[in-house]
Amino acid sequence: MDRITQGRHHPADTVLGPGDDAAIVAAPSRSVVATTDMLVQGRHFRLDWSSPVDIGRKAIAQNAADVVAMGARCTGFLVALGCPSDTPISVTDGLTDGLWLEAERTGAGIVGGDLVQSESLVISITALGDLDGRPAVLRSGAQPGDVVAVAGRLGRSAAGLAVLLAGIDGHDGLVDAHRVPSPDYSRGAAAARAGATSLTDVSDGLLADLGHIADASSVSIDVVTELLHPDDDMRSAANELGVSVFDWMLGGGEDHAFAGTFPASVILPDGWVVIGAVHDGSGVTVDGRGHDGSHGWSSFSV
Ligand SMILES: Nc1ncnc2c1ncn2[C@@H]1O[C@H](COP(=O)(O)OP(=O)(O)O)[C@@H](O)[C@H]1O
Ligand SMILES: Cc1ncc(C[n+]2csc(CCOP(=O)(O)OP(=O)(O)O)c2C)c(N)n1
Ligand SMILES: [Mg+2]
Ligand SMILES: [Mg+2]
Ligand SMILES: [Mg+2]
Repeated sequence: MDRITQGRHHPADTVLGPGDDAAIVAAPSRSVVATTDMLVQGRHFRLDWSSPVDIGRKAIAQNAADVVAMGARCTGFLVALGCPSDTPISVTDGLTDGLWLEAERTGAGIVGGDLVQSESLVISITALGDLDGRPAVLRSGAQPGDVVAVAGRLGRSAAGLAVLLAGIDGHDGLVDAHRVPSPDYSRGAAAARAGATSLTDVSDGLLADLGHIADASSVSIDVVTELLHPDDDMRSAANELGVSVFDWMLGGGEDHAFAGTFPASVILPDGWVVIGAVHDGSGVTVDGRGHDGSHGWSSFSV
């Protein structure tokens, strides 16, 4: 346990870190943003595909993105770890380093957790955040006439996963994007300050996650494929595997890019790019039509 808790620098929101019965985390806004997400070996990661550092980073990124998708910043993380009894120390050390590395990118610390013996590796994180006095940006605020915009790259994680599953060589950048998402954690608060009407992170797939906004806001959302710009390395991997690059961009999860809606009059903050529009109606369309391909990952379908 000492290996997990000792020798780390605790940022300002950590009023009391690990060691007592519970931690104390600052809540300057007097309301706390809270979310939890779990990574399960075999389901969310494989140790032959990802290093322990990668897995630790991904676990934090996935949770931090949900805090940021409320327009908040992260203030602390709680980490519950299940490990087989024969897990090498190098694996738990790597996980801990990865967790801390990504936590530091968010500006928050790991304030506590739990460690149990289990049959496979399971990492469950609870992330806390603060809105710094602003209202949260919910999924329910999109208005007909708004633009739809994203911050971050789409489809690269799904492309990397497809490369790993197919066992083909090369495409290291895509495989890296699958191993460790790289959300820019400043984008959510910037969107909130600019007047975003709704916000989410892309965890399951762009169309699925925009679908949550469309449902919650009682609007329809149209994505314009001409406004999505696939990278050359995604195009070449798609050609090699005989699939459409847009399947990854529209239905691929785990990039943890941010997607949101803004009034058409707003000058978008840095990093945000228009990809579509909000209309009256319901559901999500692509270039004005229903999309036959996958809209995103579904937790219980495979
Ligand atoms: N077991 C659960 N108990 C209570 N709420 C849950 C549970 N699982 C998911 N939720 C809630 O459902 C919503 C959607 O969850 P999820 O699809 O996991 O979101 P995300 O993709 O942003 O992580 C969240 O508000 C989450 O808190
Ligand atoms: C070994 C392996 N197989 C498949 C995937 C693909 N995958 C697993 S979970 C997921 C999407 C998000 O998962 P979920 O548990 O729904 O997370 P949340 O939406 O709660 O963030 C995807 C695309 C993977 N990452 N690793
Ligand atoms: Mg979740
Ligand atoms: Mg989310
Ligand atoms: Mg999900």
